[in-house]
Amino acid sequence: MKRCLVFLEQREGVVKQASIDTWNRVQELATLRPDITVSALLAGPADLRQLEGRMAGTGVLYLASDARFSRYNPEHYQRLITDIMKREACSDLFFADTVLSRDLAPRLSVRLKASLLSGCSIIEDIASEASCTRALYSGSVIASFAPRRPLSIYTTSSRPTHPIIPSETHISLVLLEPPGFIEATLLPVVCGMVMRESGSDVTEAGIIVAGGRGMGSAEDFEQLEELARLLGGVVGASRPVVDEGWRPHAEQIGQTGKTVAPALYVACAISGAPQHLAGIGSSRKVVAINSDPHAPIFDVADYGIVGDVHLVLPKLIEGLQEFLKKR
Ligand SMILES: Cc1cc2nc3c(=O)[nH]c(=O)nc-3n(C[C@H](O)[C@H](O)[C@H](O)COP(=O)(O)OP(=O)(O)OC[C@H]3O[C@@H](n4cnc5c(N)ncnc54)[C@H](O)[C@@H]3O)c2cc1C
Repeated sequence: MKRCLVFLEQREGVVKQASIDTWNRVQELATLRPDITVSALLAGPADLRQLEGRMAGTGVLYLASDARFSRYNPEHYQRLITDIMKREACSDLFFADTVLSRDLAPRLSVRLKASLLSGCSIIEDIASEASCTRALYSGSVIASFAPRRPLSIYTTSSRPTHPIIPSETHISLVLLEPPGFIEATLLPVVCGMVMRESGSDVTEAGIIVAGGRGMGSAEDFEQLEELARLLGGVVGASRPVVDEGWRPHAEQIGQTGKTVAPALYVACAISGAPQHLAGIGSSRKVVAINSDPHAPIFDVADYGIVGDVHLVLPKLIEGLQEFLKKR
């Protein structure tokens, strides 16, 4: 029997979509292997109604609702997760690939003496060799990894491939007592957080409309904002756009920006340099608009429009507005 634990990350009580995607992906894999059970752990107070209809499958949700877990504290989170891993004899621990998990997962791998498979774009299987894949060298190499130790920790942007059927969901809730170790710790704790105005959260978005240097100016991004609004998505950017100061760094996608995994990625006037592609490899569908028919972005696009963004975007927006009016 293989027991998996998925860590559900929350901020201000809102559970990250990337964590829910991770749970749903692990559930999908578990349907292929009856010897796998899946549990989830949510640390901090959160309204569980937000999870209804979004989490698939069968399992146990452990809720550590103590308000002191509402903010990330590496020591507290490590001890909480370690306790549950031991109590439930879990062999595999899953995180969404986020800023928090990039800090927490390596710490846990040392504490638990576990294999760490970080930044997995796809999890193929959790009970075989070559269990996950990851893009290396800005996406020029796709490497397969397999854990070597009895305990494994994955950070992943892997998403489920099938829609959720809420009627097939059976998740029982276990409320955890406030742990004693919080009082006992002498380590520093986070007393407050200052949130900066930093643009949209591209890592959480299901639809991203991204613009590159070919957009021409900061003002030209208004069209992308409108397209993103109509599609229910957010705006992203390539690095030169951020370097020019047209968009905030939080929106930068790629090797030195964010790694995204939307259902739809619309790349407008982006050439498709390897450093940009490194961040969009997990997108389900890529649409590219570029005036250069030989732009490398077309090599990874599912749909391509060869043309000037300043002519194509207004037509796209107009068509979408008409379509939405008729619905
Ligand atoms: C270490 C390192 C890390 C990096 N990290 C990142 C990163 O995280 N993210 C990132 O994006 N880049 C990154 N880069 C930069 C990367 O190499 C590219 O320079 C960058 O991605 C190019 O951005 P772009 O496609 O917007 O611009 P360009 O390469 O200038 O491409 C502009 C595109 O727009 C098209 N175009 C121009 N005008 C129009 C128009 N009117 N209509 C339609 N199409 C038009 C052109 O045909 C062209 O394809 C990194 C580079 C290095 C060395």
